[in-house]
Amino acid sequence: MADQKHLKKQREQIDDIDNQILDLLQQRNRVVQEVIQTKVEKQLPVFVAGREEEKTNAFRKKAEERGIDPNWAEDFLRMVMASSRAAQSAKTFPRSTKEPKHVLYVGGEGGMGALYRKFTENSGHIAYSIDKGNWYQLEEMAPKLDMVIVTVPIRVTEDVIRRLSPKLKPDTILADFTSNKSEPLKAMLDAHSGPVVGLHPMHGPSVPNLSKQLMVFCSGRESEKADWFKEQCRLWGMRVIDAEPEKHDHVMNLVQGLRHFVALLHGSFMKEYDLNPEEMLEYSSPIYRAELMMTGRIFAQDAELYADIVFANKERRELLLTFFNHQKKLMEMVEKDDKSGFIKEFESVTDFFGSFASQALKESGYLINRLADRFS
Ligand SMILES: O=C(O)C(=O)C[C@]1(C(=O)O)C=C[C@@H](O)C=C1
Repeated sequence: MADQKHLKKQREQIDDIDNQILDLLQQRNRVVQEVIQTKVEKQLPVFVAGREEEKTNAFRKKAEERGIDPNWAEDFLRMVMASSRAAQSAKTFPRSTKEPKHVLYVGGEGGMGALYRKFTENSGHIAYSIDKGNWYQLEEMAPKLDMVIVTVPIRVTEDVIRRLSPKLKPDTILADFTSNKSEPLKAMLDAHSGPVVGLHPMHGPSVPNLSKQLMVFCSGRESEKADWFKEQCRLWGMRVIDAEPEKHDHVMNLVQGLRHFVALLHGSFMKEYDLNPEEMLEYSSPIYRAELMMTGRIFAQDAELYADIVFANKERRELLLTFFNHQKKLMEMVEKDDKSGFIKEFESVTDFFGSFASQALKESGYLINRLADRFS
């Protein structure tokens, strides 16, 4: 009984300390609100990588001095800073230009269009939206437009570009958000005589905000005219990388085409095997759970969207066929019970991956531990 009483007291002390942590976080949030005001006034970005790294290193050191695990302390601080960036992304944003820009999102009611329209407006620019239902308003909007961003499904992107472009002023910047770049860029250059850039926001429409997200930027023609948009992306907290369209597409064929198809293969085979995911979860180790979630998340989304991505172009389909041919070679090992062949292939991939393999082990370990802690 005395022990119980003792524990009760200790727990009260812990509750008290936890409440103090919350009070301090609340105090921090108030300062963050002031920071965003300063950033809007001074046109400074939401995400400042250098400052976050400096803070993290110092925090790790201070944690260690206090006998607190520095890895845990880093996680904690990073979560606090992510929440700070989310708070700074909730309403007003700094704007990259003195005067507001007029930006039209074609497909502005879709997921990505609606998301970027919101951020554009929250930065004090003027955003317009055109979809199937109000195409007729384009002519009225066109004389005002500084930039037009086409964000429609891949399979209609080029048609929309051709239909839209004759209505634009020659100095309007024409851009697209499609996940492959060479073909839309070519269509835009053919259809529009003014500035052209190809963009690829490397995230889906459900992200809570844009900080730390990646925007790929491919120059088409007079792309320096879109520098203000690049800067605006940075102010939203994004990382912007310049890319060659062909190189981008070559990588994307593997990242998007193959990766999504393999997810379909995994899901479809589970169905064939008639083992439902809930049953599997019961027996899943954290790593298998993580893999299952990566497959499962695809099927929470739109089949048409994925079909568009996987079958985006001939190169992607050819890559998939090459992949299946490659699989046949590996299948032979299975048929012939060729264990040494498996080991040989495995080791050659290990050599190919080099030091990346140990980085992958470290990063995936982190992910799996977090997932296990939170959901198992
Ligand atoms: O120092 C800033 O610029 C902030 O906005 C604050 C803060 C933080 O919460 O500590 C948040 C976002 C930045 O990436 C860096 C640090």
